[in-house]
Amino acid sequence: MQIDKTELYTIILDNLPEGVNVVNAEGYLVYANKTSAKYACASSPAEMIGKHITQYYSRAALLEVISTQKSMRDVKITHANGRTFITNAFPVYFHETFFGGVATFRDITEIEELSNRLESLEIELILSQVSDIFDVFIGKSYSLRGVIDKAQRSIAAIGGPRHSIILGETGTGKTMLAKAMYYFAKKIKVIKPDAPFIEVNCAQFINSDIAAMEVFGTEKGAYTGSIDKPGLVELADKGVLFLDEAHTLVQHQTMLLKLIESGMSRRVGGRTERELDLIIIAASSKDLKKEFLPELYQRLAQYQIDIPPLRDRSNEERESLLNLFVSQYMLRAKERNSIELQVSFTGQAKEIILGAKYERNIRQFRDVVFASIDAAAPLVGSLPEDDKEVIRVLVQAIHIPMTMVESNLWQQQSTKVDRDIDDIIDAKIISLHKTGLGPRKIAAELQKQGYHIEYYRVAYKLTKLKKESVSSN
Ligand SMILES: Nc1ncnc2c1ncn2[C@@H]1O[C@H](COP(=O)(O)OP(=O)(O)OP(=O)(O)O)[C@@H](O)[C@H]1O
Repeated sequence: MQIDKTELYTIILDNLPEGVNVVNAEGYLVYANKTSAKYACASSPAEMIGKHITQYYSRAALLEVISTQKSMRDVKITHANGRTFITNAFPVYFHETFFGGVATFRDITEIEELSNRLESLEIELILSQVSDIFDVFIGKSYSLRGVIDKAQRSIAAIGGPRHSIILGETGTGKTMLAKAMYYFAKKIKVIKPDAPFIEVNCAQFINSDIAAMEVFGTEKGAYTGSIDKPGLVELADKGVLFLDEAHTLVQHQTMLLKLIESGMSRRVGGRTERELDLIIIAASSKDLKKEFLPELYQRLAQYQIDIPPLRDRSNEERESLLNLFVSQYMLRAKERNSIELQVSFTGQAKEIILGAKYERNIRQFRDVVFASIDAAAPLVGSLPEDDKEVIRVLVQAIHIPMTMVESNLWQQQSTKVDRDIDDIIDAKIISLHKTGLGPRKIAAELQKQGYHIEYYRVAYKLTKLKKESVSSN
């Protein structure tokens, strides 16, 4: 049988559990497999070909790859649609000429969800063990002073506890704060010791009708096959309802408003109303003033608590966070493997970790600290079993996973010479373009001057430079 190799490769690539994308040097898709189309909610790979990668993957690693021509390994990226992928991306050379990039990626949104749940349980464990609940917050007396003051006031108000909004970027500590408010409410006896804390990630529901049924419950006969089912609001009665990613509630804000205004709730399809007494804490990474109905926002805004991102916190606070996560790591090593670790950092490693940008804030900072110690520490099986010695671990710059600290660090790492040459080429491209030359002619002209740069890289640079000049105007 004659085998058509192209067809065979297409079948193989389409059946991979990972998504695969290939782009040219300008970021336009020249190939996408079926998994990628499924992840991107495209009707088929064919629909995607010829379109710019950002149309489907807002923060594609390939953009970085075609700009730096460097590989990226195991980068965690969350796109605008909220899905998170682990991505590997590499530059592609065709007949020794830079062509573009290829990326393979796997959807880890559900795994992330699970690990967030675990993290949530860990926070609970810590909070349930301390006597002064807010002491566990690094920054309690500095960047979070106002935050903690407002959180306490909302719970301890003389007229009774208030509902509130917590706003902040991902990983800034919204869940931790909501849980602390719940433990605080128990401590000052605003709620009973066995009061519930019900956490709902409003973004997890496939559509808003399902969200409404889960949050407000259903009554038998509401629709074919419906049953009597209490909503999460009922389960949170006499306790705290934590609505995470509350901006995704969209269509059911009136039901929430009614509950907040009158303390009454009605199940979907129900006729009777139930009186509920609960504290609602709505959290979001979006500005709820723009997302919520004005009446709903007004009701909650009296206690709007804004948590600052990590980049707005001082170096001292970052250092305290670093110490906290190092002690957590050492404690785990002791509890799990009975290993006594002593972790320290070289000056350079510390400088890089403290100075990097963390889009996912404290969570990412913690992950980077843990991964760096992982890379510097010996593996469990490599130590003699009866070793009772303290193991000293020195974290150096080489142990820091550069792909986890986002692109800013690679840029810092690229040599000054590289950057100077890039600047010279950019300037030359602009001046040649001003004389009316297109990408091919510019590339030929640069070749004559001793700078080898492919025409599609010139085209990409021109688009990038144009974009930069538009955004700076
Ligand atoms: N001030 C702080 N001090 C110590 N640890 C903190 C602080 N703020 C956050 N953390 C830790 O950072 C991690 C992320 O916090 P948390 O889950 O509360 O963030 P979040 O804003 O709810 O994130 P998301 O929006 O993604 O749900 C947790 O492990 C938490 O314990």
